[in-house]
Amino acid sequence: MEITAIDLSAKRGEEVLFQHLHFTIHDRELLTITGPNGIGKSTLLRIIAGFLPANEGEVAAQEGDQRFPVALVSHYLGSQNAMKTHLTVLQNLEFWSNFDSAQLLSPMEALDQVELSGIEHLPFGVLSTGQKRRVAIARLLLSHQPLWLLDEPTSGLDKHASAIFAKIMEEHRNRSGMIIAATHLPLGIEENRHILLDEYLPDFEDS
Ligand SMILES: Nc1ncnc2c1ncn2[C@@H]1O[C@H](COP(=O)(O)OP(=O)(O)OP(=O)(O)O)[C@@H](O)[C@H]1O
Repeated sequence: MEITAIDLSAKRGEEVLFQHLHFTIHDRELLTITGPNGIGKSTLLRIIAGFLPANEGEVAAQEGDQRFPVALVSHYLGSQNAMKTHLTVLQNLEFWSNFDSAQLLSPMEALDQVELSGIEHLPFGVLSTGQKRRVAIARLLLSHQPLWLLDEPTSGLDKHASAIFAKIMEEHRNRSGMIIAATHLPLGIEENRHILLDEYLPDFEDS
């Protein structure tokens, strides 16, 4: 499988954030996106995920001759953790596990992977910032999707948790997985491609 973006451009309101962005990634590859605050990294991830329309251009997944929306083959980990605060950790993960029929790990197995076994009966809302992020990462392991779209995935993680997550990302790549991550911090695994979003600012006459 590959993910291809052709001549992508994004607008927020009347402002063009970036334009003429092209990339392709293949199985087992990590693409990182960097750039200063507000340049459009989260916007780009949301366009790739299909949550926002591109201003111009297109992005799609491709397998052989078939092209299809990225949403069908991806997990999206946004800046928010996508968990209900009043439900327990286990109830939240069970919800997500039922949401997608293709099973990879059970909620308890996924929690074990992020070294959080034992807190499954706590309401999500009482967890520390780093624990919340680890539960959100556990969600990625409930079902296999070829592409992980990650927005600042290590935000709030300490050194040990970041190392656990690096191992989880490597295992995903070993299952032929792909990763596109917006990040200010090194992810601790080798990247294959890198987009510096500053290089795609609009030309003055186009803005
Ligand atoms: N819903 C929205 N409506 C209008 N403008 C928005 C909206 N969401 C974001 N923006 C603007 O779009 C621009 C890009 O935001 P985005 O969140 O994509 O940046 P970013 O590169 O991810 O920033 P950061 O590094 O701070 O997370 C910013 O100027 C932001 O204020």
